[in-house]
Amino acid sequence: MLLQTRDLAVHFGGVKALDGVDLAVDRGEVVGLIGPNGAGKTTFIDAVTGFVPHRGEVLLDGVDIAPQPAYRRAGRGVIRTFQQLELYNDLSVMENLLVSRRGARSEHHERVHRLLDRYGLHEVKDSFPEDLSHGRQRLVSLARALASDPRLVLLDEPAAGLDSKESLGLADPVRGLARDGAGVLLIDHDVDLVLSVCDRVYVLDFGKVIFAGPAADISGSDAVRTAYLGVPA
Ligand SMILES: Nc1ncnc2c1ncn2[C@@H]1O[C@H](COP(=O)(O)OP(=O)(O)OP(=O)(O)O)[C@@H](O)[C@H]1O
Repeated sequence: MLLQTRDLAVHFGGVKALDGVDLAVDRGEVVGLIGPNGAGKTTFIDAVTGFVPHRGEVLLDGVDIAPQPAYRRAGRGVIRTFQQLELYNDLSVMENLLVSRRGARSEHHERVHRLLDRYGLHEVKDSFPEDLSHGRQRLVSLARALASDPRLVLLDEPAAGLDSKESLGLADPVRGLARDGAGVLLIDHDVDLVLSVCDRVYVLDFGKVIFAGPAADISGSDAVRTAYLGVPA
């Protein structure tokens, strides 16, 4: 298994943002993580990437990386995106992709050009992010995450701010990450996107996993319905 967390826990004072989370993502797989506001989804990404102190194990290919700081985890190919677009606005689209190198320079250049082609960004490679539509900026952000040749990609609301058509346009690029051999964890409030892209889904509520299984089974879960609607089915 590429990623496996065991009993992962994060407390902020008295708030149990994560409370004993066991979650797994294999390579070539897109796994969804959904849940109501404040359920702990972003905190999960923060913990796996080393952005927040936590308890429990974070196994990457069986090795516990929990003792390692964020930069070492990134160096092992654990890459995240942020809810806010963290693009470098003074760099062109191509430069944004070139700066996230992991590995040999020539391979990286080839990879960046492949990504520009694949995501229809070649024609804007010399533009600055601010001059692009929000949808295109999201693609640049995804492509930049890919450019570093990640083993595990953690996507935090890549469809935020997109309309439903643009949002479903992310489905292919996200699946492309998995086809390239990475493991992908996708957080998004667009449940249609998550269910259409993901092989398996976890649902968090108050820091605990309340559902884990195939996306198709989610609509039958009373626990999920109660978490989202606040009332028993
Ligand atoms: N730095 C922090 N300090 C204190 N409490 C925090 C901090 N970050 C998150 N929390 C709390 O931890 C819980 C989980 O928050 P988190 O942002 O992980 O939820 P989320 O599922 O990503 O929510 P959303 O869907 O709204 O982005 C919430 O109760 C939140 O208020």
